This record gives sequence, structure tokens and C-alpha cells, in this order.
Amino acid sequence: MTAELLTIEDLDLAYGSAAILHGVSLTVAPGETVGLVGESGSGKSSTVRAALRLLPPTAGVQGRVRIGGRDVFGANDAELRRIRAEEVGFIQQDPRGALNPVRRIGDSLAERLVKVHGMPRAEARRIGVELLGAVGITRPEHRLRQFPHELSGGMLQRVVIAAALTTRPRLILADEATSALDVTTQAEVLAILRDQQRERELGMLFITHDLHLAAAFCDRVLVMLRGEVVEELSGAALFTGATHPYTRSLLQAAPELEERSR
Ligand SMILES: Nc1ncnc2c1ncn2[C@@H]1O[C@H](COP(=O)(O)OP(=O)(O)OP(=O)(O)O)[C@@H](O)[C@H]1O
Repeated sequence: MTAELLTIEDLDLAYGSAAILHGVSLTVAPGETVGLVGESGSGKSSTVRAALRLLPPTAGVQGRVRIGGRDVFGANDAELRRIRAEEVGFIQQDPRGALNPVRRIGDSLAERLVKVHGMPRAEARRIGVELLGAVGITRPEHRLRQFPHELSGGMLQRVVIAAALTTRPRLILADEATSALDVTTQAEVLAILRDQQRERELGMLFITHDLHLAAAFCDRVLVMLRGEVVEELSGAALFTGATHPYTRSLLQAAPELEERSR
């Protein structure tokens, strides 16, 4: 019996004759943040989407994935819905794409609790208010009545994080979750994720193209090149311990911190 929250073993993905992933393996344990870095097109998003079985039917996938000890590829549709709803919070780059533009924030937040868990609406609303407060949103009762277009990008990404936490998942899959935010908002949103992680022992798989961020935020970092994991380093050793030529070239191309804050 494994304690890992996420285990991906020998994951292969192809679209027809185009091979996208080759033998990707990784694990995420409770309380751990694992980074996934690599240039655009290296297969980071595909790895996460394959693990959640969120790929189009044309995708040919092989390998094994367990989330919270449950077999994802062997699951039937009902089991798969339960795994996604109960075990995983999925946060993507674009918060506007993640929220229904014509629904109030409160309804989007309550949806999974009411629909999947059969929770009474008033109770779901109470949890919504509590979570919005936890992710640093002031006047949460007021925000619940607003629509996505009334909130800034940084606010909305906090709402998406709150939505990802509603069902108390143990695993967070974050795909460029803070990339669209300005530096200050990014730091605030990362601090919220870190707090929530400490409080709940969340495991996080954190996809980013930002190597400085990966080094600072992740316990371990996996480097992907053309659909393969080519190197694994601790976050602390990312900039000093890399031996693979590809990792070294990525690090050399990473903009300096002072350039980024300009
Ligand atoms: N539905 C699809 N059909 C065919 N090829 C696809 C499909 N989705 C993704 N790909 C290809 O898979 C490869 C990996 O893409 P993926 O989005 O996983 O990379 P990534 O590392 O996450 O890149 P980015 O940082 O740009 O998001 C790319 O070459 C992409 O063109």
C-alpha cells in the first residue's frame, strides 16, 4: 500500500504516429511540491491531462496512474468522476476559462459540493465564504454575488484556487497556475497555496516554465524534454546541481531575477 497521492508509471501518449510522451514516471507524496519544467511542447500539460484522463479520444495512452491509491486508467466513468471530484483540485493558467462567465462566483464555488456531494445549498455557501476568506478575498459575501467579469485576474485566480479546495482534495495539479499574474499577485497566490498545503498536507504537482519559481517553490523538480523526464533535482539544487545539458541550457536561458521584476 503506497502513501503517494499521485503515482504515474511508464506513461506513454501518442496521437496516431506522433509520440508525445515516453515512459513518464513520477510521484507526489502528501505535503510535497513536485515541479515539472521544460520548454513549450515538452509534454508537461499532456502528462497532467493524461493522468486525469482529460485527453481527446484520439489520444493513445498507456501506463499506470494512481490517484489517492485509486487506479485511474482502470476506473469506470462513475469512479473516474469520483476520483476527479474528491481527490484532485485542478488549477489552470486562465481563471476566466475555468469559471462560467454567466454564473455568479458563489454558484460556481458551490456547484461541486451541491451536485457531487449532495450538500445543502446553505452549507455549500458557508464553505464558499470561508474558502474565499482563506484565499485572501475581502468581503466574501459580496464577492459570491458577483460575476467573473467584475473581478480582476488575480482575484479570479484566488477564486479558482478556492473552488479547487472546496471538496478538500489532497492533491493539487497546478498547470501554470500563476503565470498570467503580475509578480506581486503571483507571490500572494503562491503564499496562499503554501498555507493551504501546510494546513492540509496537500501534495502538489506544479507545472511552470519559470525555473526560478520552480527552484524556490518546489521540493523536487523534474525536467522534461520531448516527452521524457531527463533529470530530477531538488528545488534547492536546480541552479547548482544540474548535469543534463538540456537542463543547463534551460537554466542559462532563464531570465535573471532582476530582469523579471522590471
Ligand atoms: N490534441 C492533440 N493532438 C495532437 N497533438 C497534441 C494535442 N495536444 C497536445 N499535442 C502535442 O503534444 C505536445 C506536448 O504538448 P503539451 O501542451 O503537453 O506541452 P507543454 O510542455 O505543456 O507545453 P506548454 O508549456 O506550451 O503548455 C506538443 O507537441 C503538442 O503539439
